[in-house]
Amino acid sequence: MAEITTATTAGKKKAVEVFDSEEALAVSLAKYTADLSEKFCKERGCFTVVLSGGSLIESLRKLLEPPYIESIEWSKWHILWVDERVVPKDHVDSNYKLAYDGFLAQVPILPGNVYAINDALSAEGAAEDYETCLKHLVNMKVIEASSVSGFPKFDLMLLGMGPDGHVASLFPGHQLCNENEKWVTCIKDSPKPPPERITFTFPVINSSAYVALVICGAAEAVAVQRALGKDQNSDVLPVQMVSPEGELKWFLDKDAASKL
Ligand SMILES: O=C(O)[C@H](O)[C@@H](O)[C@H](O)[C@H](O)COP(=O)(O)O
Repeated sequence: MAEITTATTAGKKKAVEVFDSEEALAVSLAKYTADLSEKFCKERGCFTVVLSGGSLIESLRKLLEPPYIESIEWSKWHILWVDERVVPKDHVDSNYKLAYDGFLAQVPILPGNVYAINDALSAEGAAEDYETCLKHLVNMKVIEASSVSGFPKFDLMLLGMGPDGHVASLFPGHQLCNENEKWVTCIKDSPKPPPERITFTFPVINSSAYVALVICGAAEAVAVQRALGKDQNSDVLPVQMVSPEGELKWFLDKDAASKL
């Protein structure tokens, strides 16, 4: 049985759900994603989904099975990445390759609706190019624009978190955590290899309609405790800066929640 707590702080909804196993988490994450797909496909005629790298992709596997594989309107999905490593698309470190091999190749999402970074460019060039791509999609109304912030408002952002509390490629103590103008930026000294990446900035992450933070494993337990427990540490972790305009839901397995 999953344990659920919900809270509304400053008009913002936050839910935390703890699952007995990663398997149970994956079942719930599939239903959550499928329900949002139905809602947004009905309301907007499309569904913008932002992926991370890491273990998240594996946790999406239940979407590849019945009933979702048949019921989801895959042709209305648009896939983007919250962060990407500046490597060729067929490189073992590529988040595109990870998502393609583990998920995208098995669903009928239109190839033209999958927005990978341009891997022929430098980190700066790729970040600028991806921001231009987002601007085009906002103009086409594929991505909504937030009436509150003016930043792009994605329907669903699926985030992982590293043991140090990083999300996307926004690492603890890094100046990029404070970027508040750019939509997409680059990092050349990522503490997690590979060093060169592009990443969405916090204003974009926090303009989202729905954000799921998907976290499994004991290695993440301390950062989860810092973010959700009674920790008084004054250094704010990147994961604590996730505070979307819409709803935030934490999906934790019991190992990740073991210090709560
Ligand atoms: O490209 C990346 O490195 C990711 O997008 C990153 O933000 C990831 O989501 C976390 O590091 C969690 O990774 P794990 O789920 O593998 O712990």
